[in-house]
Amino acid sequence: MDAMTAATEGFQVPIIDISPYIRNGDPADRAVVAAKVDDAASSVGFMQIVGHEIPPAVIEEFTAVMDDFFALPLEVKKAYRTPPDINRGYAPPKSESLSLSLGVEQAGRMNDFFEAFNVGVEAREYPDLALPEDHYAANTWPAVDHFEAAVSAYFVEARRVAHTLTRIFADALDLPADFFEGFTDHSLDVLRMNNYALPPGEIDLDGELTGMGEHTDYGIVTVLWADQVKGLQVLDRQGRWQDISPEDGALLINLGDLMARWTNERWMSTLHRVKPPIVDGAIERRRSAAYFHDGNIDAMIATLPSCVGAGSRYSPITVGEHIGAKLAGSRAGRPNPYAQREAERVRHAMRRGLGQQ
Ligand SMILES: O=C(O)CCC(=O)C(=O)O
Ligand SMILES: [Fe+2]
Repeated sequence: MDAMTAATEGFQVPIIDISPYIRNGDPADRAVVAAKVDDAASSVGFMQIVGHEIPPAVIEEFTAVMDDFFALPLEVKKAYRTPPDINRGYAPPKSESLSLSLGVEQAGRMNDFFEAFNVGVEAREYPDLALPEDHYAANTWPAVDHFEAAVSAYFVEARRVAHTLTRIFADALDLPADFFEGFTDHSLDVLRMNNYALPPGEIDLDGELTGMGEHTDYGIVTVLWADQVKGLQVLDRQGRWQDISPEDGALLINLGDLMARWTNERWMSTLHRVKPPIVDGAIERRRSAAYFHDGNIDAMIATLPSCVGAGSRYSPITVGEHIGAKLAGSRAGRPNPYAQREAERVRHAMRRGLGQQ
């Protein structure tokens, strides 16, 4: 067996049909889904779901307007930038460094070449709650035909899928069916559209420049639409980077740090990164859109009593504190001092010489 085969053998991202939950199906069928999710969450931390019932036309229109936006000249896109502490609007290539969200020191500068456009839940959606305007900032919409309508339509669908997933999680963890609702009824959700491309002549990759640096996602769960161009890699339990891409019609799902905290790492917030392939000296363009379901800003996340076991690995933290420290790393270049456990996992993989390209 050659090294490549050995590295990928046995690794797979399970495909789970969640339609018994979407259609409020038979309890026995739902129990099968919950068991599969528990299994995937405990082993890989990534899964792919089908049966989510997002209409294909919604996805087609969404990805078409994403393409229209990213095709604009850089200077035009830059008009939609926001300050680093406002997670909205356009982020140009090399303006962020995801590994700083983990506080990993060697990433001392902004070296991720993805460009992104972020939209999220706005304070005005909950007029009775006086939510902070910085976290729940107003969206900025580019002057691209149909952009706001198509992105909003997808946002609504991804949000529905994220809430469905937390119902599955509650069953999988033997919690009351509505357990997560109290933590997510004004959830701080953000949709990040990612484009991995550099203009011709700008692919002098100096070893540090990467598509998107290694990171764990910050919140509860991420619903990730991605095209099938290679590039996304996840760190497996043996510390090896594994290539993944979604099957036709499937969405990738991965757990964020808050779920690892709640479950005391029974479920993993799996490290992942993006290394787009270079074909004939040019980067093959790749697109993705991550819907981050992060929980209510004021929710306190403490280890679930059923998961404490020999002791909790994490102190309680509010969603606002946790997400704030992560964004200060990725968007403002201030290494996050609170992600010791995740950062240690990256260093461990690198020490073993397994940061294979
Ligand atoms: O581009 C991808 O497939 C992954 C994106 C991602 O990990 C993120 O936006 O957090
Ligand atoms: Fe991610």
